[in-house]
Amino acid sequence: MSFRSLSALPPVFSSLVRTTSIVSRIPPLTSRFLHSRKRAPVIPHTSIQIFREVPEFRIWRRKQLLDHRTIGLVPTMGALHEGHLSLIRMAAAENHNVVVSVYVNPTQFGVHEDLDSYPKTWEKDCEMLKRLDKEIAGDGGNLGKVAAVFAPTTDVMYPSGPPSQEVNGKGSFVTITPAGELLEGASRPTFFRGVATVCMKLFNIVTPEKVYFGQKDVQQTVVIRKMVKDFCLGTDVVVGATQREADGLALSSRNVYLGTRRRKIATVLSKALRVAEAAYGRGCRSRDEILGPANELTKLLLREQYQLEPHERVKFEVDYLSLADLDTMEELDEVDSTRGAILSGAVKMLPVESPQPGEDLGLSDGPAVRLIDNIILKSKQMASSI
Ligand SMILES: Nc1ncnc2c1ncn2[C@@H]1O[C@H](COP(=O)(O)OP(=O)(O)OP(=O)(O)O)[C@@H](O)[C@H]1O
Ligand SMILES: CC(C)(CO)[C@@H](O)C(=O)[O-]
Ligand code: BAL
Repeated sequence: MSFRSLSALPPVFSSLVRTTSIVSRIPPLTSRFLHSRKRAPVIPHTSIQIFREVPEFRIWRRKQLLDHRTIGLVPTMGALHEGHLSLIRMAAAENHNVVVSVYVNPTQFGVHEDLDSYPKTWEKDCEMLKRLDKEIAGDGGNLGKVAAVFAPTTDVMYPSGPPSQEVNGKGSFVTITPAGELLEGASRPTFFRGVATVCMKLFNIVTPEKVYFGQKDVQQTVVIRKMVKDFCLGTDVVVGATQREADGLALSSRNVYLGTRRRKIATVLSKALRVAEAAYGRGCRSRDEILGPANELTKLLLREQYQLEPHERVKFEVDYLSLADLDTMEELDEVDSTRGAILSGAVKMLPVESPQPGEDLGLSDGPAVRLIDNIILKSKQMASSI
């Protein structure tokens, strides 16, 4: 694709293309890349192209624009599971081309967090994308397909050099406050700075019409919506429902750290959120009435664990249970039922005591695992529109 083909378009059409806001967001291509004809590698036996560099991706992106093909971006850190696939399905239903980014972003990991051990399952991810693309093609209801994976290196994403993970680190960062300082941001002070920064980069590179995020990371969706609004980014943020295991545990790439013993108790958070939701359903509106039963349940479940022998039990710490505003994530004393609210929580599952010979401790010998989850308390209008 070259500028020649753009100028070869009929005048009305080409001026239409030129005035589209996305065109102005795609930087001009240099002649080196205009003349490059090399096609990106693909996931074997698929047409899903793999891009690792920005210029090659932009050539492909420009062609999609000129062909009037819309792009839906699903940002991920890989280690794909059904939660990711559900977002990709949504994106394929609403866009011609889905781009899945796979990048474990260092700046959202605190210095003592699990950047080095974060699960990396590239081959399996490619296999899952291949199967999903077949499924999408076989389902007549879809507009699009999985067209590309953008899997850059850190040199590509942070061209000025390795980024700082320190709280006071210098660098080109996007910060969204106060939303990014509360709850998850209070426990992980560099987390939302890293997320907003990498998402700003991904949005600038991919220039998607729509971006897809999971409800499981609800505060992330609040931060990203705010970033899109406040930086006047021309993309729509779509949020997909949380996918769960049969017992209610929210799917998460980090669940592989749990191992068998902790996995059984890991439902503590989803159970606590459900009892709080039930209180709201019974007409409770105050913070104490809604969060009280959830706090009681976590205490009861922990007491049960302490009655077991060290080699059987699981210890956990509740970081927070929150009742917060839908747009700002600020804590509420009372839910306005014409608005609804976000119930959310975080629980740290501690490494098991007295591991037994041959016990499945989980990936990397089962470090502490932070679980997060949430439920939206629906407003009367939301409830009646379902
Ligand atoms: N259970 C889920 N249901 C729906 N979306 C999900 C689920 N889990 C993750 N996502 C979404 O997938 C996207 C990519 O998330 P990510 O790659 O970090 O996976 P993750 O499972 O959240 O990993 P982690 O365990 O590191 O939090 C995010 O928008 C996230 O909200
Ligand atoms: C959005 C994201 C891919 C940014 O690295 C990450 O925070 C995630 O996977 O939720
Ligand atoms: N899904 C959120 C990514 C993280 O916890 O780093």
